[in-house]
Amino acid sequence: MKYINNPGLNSEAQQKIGVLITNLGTPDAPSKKALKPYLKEFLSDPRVVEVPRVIWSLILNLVILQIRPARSAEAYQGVWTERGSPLLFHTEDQAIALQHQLSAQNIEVAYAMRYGNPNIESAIDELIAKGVGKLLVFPLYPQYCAATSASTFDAIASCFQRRRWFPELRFINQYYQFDDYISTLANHIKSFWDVSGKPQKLIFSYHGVPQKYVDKGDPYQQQCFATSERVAKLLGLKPEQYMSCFQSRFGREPWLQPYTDETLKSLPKQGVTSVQVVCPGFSADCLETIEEIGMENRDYFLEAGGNNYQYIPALNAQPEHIKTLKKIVELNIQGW
Ligand SMILES: C=CC1=C(C)c2cc3[nH]c(cc4nc(cc5[nH]c(cc1n2)c(C)c5CCC(=O)O)C(CCC(=O)O)=C4C)c(C)c3C=C
Ligand SMILES: [Fe+2]
Ligand SMILES: [Fe+2]
Repeated sequence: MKYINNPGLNSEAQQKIGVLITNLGTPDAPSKKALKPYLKEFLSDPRVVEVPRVIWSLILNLVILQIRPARSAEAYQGVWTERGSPLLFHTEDQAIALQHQLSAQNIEVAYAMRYGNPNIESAIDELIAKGVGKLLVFPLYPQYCAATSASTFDAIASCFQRRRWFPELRFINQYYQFDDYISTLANHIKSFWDVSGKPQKLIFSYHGVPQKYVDKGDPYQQQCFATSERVAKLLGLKPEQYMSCFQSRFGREPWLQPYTDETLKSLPKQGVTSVQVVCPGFSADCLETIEEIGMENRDYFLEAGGNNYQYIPALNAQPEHIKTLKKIVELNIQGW
């Protein structure tokens, strides 16, 4: 085995603390050509699809990657901006704002995507070249899920597996339990109500995962429910005034339920015609919130007889969110 030396490494000088914020990833462009390698990298991750590799490789290459890139490219075209993918520019804005908050403590902040660009390896090189010897990895997933959090851990581990030297490491598994995250969400929803009024029902929608992952011990669903409960309590909502559901189903097996789309299609028949949807599991707006919740599910609800549907945006780079992220960083670098 030949181990790589870190570019720019001077082990005596590696005194700084670095914070690497990460999110899932996004294609480089909203085109079929860019979607194919992005989806291939994402869906080849065994943390994401737990199907025996030989079988999955056949399904992925012969079926999914023949159909999905064109369909997904069309969806991405509907959310693409002058600054590119929303997930990417919101993450960049979060990193800039967090850097601003942490500069006085001589902390370096960088950002990376688990899949696609900017990748984890290059962000780590950048931090090491700036003198970072203590690295806090902060995936912006409030709820732990093996498909996201553990997958990010795998990418970090694989990066250092090939290197002679690596910095001291800490990793934030989840932060749904952090009081300020809950109060920031509740304040954000209250501010939305100040402008738009209260809905008949507040829908907490989280990205789904296959039910079997939770059955095998993934704490994700329990952490999603705990998030909704605490936010609803701060908002003074009664049980009939809110519910939690799961979106973005992929494939044919059962995913966590209730499904967001089916719920929104059925609510008007039950007399619920005014809803607001909030997605606490998404720290930044992205395809899954802007297009799936903001557009596709709105249509389902209105077509089913609903008459008032609003999507409450993610926390993105809002000042209160950045302050919360800063506090989480400070808590996790204690003793460094
Ligand atoms: C927030 C947590 C997320 C979990 C948990 C998660 C699990 C998960 N996702 C897929 C498949 C796809 N997800 C896609 C997009 C996507 N997913 C998340 C977050 C979680 N995914 C985000 C933030 C995004 C948006 C990325 C963006 O560029 O805006 C996609 C790609 C889009 C599409 O083709 O529909 C797929 C595919 C699985 C299979 C899974 C759990 C096992
Ligand atoms: Fe996803
Ligand atoms: Fe989706």
